[in-house]
Amino acid sequence: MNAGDHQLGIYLAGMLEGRTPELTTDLAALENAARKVLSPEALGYIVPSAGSGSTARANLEAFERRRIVPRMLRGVERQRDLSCEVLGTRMPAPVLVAPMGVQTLAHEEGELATVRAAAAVGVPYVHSTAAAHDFEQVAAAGGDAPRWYQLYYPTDRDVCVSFLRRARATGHSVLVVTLDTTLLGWRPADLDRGYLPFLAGTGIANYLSAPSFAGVDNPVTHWAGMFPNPGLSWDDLPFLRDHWDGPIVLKGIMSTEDARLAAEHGMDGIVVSNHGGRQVDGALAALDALPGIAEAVGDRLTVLFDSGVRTGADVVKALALGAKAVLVGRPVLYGLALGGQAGVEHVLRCLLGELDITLALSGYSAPGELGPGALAG
Ligand SMILES: Cc1cc2nc3c(=O)[nH]c(=O)nc-3n(C[C@H](O)[C@H](O)[C@H](O)COP(=O)(O)O)c2cc1C
Ligand SMILES: O=C(O)C(=O)c1ccccc1
Repeated sequence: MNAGDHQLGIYLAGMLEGRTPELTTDLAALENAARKVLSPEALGYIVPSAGSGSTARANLEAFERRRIVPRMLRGVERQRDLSCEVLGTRMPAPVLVAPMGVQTLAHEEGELATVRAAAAVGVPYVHSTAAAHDFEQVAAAGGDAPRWYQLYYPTDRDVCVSFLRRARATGHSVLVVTLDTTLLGWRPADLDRGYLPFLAGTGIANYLSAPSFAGVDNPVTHWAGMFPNPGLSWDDLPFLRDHWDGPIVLKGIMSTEDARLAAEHGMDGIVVSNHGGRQVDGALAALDALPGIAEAVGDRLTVLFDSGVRTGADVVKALALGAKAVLVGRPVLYGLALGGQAGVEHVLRCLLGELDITLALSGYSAPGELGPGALAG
């Protein structure tokens, strides 16, 4: 997308044409609209968080608490360029689609609709190990647009290597290793309903075509033997280096100590994230962890961020606190539920448009100009 595409007027005219009223441009309000169309199981899996939801609320509250200080008369460019390069990937703005599994819960086309929408806007798509469509299907739908791959490090090393090989062969350029979900968090909405998508066979598409799954009687039981991996340690990272020749990013870093360890282990990047509050209820807000981590390691590796990004202003705040780019999670699934591919495109275009306008009105021509001084306090 060119910056000119989201110049007010021109941009809004394009966006409003044919748009269903549920697809509001108030991105923070999308959740309520999506709640009305999601099935009870999908709603229970996607929207709530771990435990009492206190970390998920803290994520949003941390964004609410930080305030932008708009600056005037700074000669902001009329045609702004938000594009950037992150770990060798060009993107129209510092925004990626977060890895999310089981997207067919939100819409029958699931990941295929999302990757097509991401490709249409040019926003990188991160393919989840727990996707309902496999590497090959997602790559065929996404074409040449940028894609990264998110690994759930399985207990079975042959399966791990087969994932890395297929990810490379299907054009994924960066490996994102998720560390905070070696077990699923305590999620009352799912527990009370007795529902998990995997037990119904959804979200194991990548596994089904892996070698050790050939001929097994019960793939779900086989999956259950290799997904939980709480024994994972820093010593397991060199194995990934041996089998992946591109950048490696660790997702789920929440402490400066772990951020330093990531740098010492030669990682290329981290995602400061608490998994949208879906794992450790009671964990600190991801945005509150960000500035200390960026300060400690920002010059040694690429610091990315997710958890609680809902609006363009939120993107500004995360960038100001040291993130090079942000990943957006649930809002993408809300767009998917409300309008399939068009719904996801809507969400991404709105997010980029609102980011652009918020930046400009705050006195900045490009995301790289932001720093802690852009925020109050
Ligand atoms: C339904 C759903 C499925 C998810 N699946 C994965 C996954 O497979 N791998 C992963 O690393 N993170 C997964 N996540 C976490 C996201 O990547 C991201 O960290 C989180 O959604 C960010 O918070 P937000 O939803 O507040 O934007 C999932 C999140 C949701 C809502
Ligand atoms: O639900 C999640 O947050 C998640 O990360 C996940 C884990 C395993 C399979 C699918 C999604």
